[in-house]
Amino acid sequence: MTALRLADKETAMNDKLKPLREQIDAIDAQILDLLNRRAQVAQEVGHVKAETNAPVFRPEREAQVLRGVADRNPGPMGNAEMQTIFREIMSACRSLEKRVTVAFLGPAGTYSEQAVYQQFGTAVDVMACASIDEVFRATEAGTADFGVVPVENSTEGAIGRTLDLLLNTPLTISGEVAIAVRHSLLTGSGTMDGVTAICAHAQALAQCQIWLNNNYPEIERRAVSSNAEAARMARDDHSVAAIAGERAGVRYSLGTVKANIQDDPHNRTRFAVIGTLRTGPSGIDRTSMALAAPHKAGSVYRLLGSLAQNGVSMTRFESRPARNGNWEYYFYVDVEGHIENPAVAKALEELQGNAAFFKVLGSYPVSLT
Ligand SMILES: O=C(O)C(=O)C[C@]1(C(=O)O)C=C[C@@H](O)C=C1
Repeated sequence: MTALRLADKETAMNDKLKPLREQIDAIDAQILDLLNRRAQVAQEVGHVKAETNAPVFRPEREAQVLRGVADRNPGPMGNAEMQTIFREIMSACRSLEKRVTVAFLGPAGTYSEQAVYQQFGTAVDVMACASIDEVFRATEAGTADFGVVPVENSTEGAIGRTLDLLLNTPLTISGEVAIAVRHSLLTGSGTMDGVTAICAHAQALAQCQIWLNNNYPEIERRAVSSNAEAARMARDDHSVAAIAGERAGVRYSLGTVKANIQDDPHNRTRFAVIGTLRTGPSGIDRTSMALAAPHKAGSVYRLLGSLAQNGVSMTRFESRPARNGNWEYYFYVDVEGHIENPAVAKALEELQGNAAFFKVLGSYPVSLT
């Protein structure tokens, strides 16, 4: 009797589902058709660009498309989900024009890899490099079209090696991408049974310090070369737990003991996309520069005065020792606006006149996230 009633209920449900699924099938057919029409137009764009050898990847255009999607989105689908879908659509269309190769700080499964996909979508060829230096080298040599390198973390501060290398590279910053850093405690079994060491990159251990002190104060913490390496170790050795992103957990088939264990819930890392491409204005842009002040009283004040006088807002100011033993510093400054914006151009020209060293690192669209 009960079984019968259940079967009746299922039939009734299927009767209701059938027309709805037919609607979905019809919409999918339209989406399929529209996507291929879009792809054909992108192919035409590719041919036009090929005539003049113009760059295929246009971060300013992609940023405008994605911002437009969020602006026009009536819902119920959320803006972030809609942007993820459109990023993939553009990635697939772009790969019909030309597939780009992107170098990043490996191994696979790191936040750097996540940043690559967040910026370029998944229709790209990725090249995992062993160090930040190697990402620069591969991009400078043209082995990769672009490189993605970490610039700063919201809790741990600047990534010094990236700042040092930006100073001398012929490459520019063509784009930026910010990602939320969410650390999970991962093991082969999904439990802490038999675990004698918690492994992660030193920065991740630092970012989860309070949580670890509160929950596993007695377990040894061991710094390793990357979180992805820790995840690989946890897969091969069940006495090891790893702190890494969920992406690494999936890659190495690990179970989650606890997700989101970072002490700062707003922990974010900003990455720079480096390449030879000078990105055009997108409407909401940032310009990064490196400079040194002459050894004179008030020189930093004068330098920054050029920004204020031209109404240009500074969003970041970072100093780094020049490493010549003279207590001299390089300053890394980010301002709102593109270098083609007249106020920004004027401010930078004045600034350059007052600086002992000056280099524009790049103008690029502000990260969507
Ligand atoms: O508008 C272009 O230049 C295109 O190549 C098209 C397109 C897109 O699919 O919308 C693809 C790649 C570019 O990075 C930007 C946008």
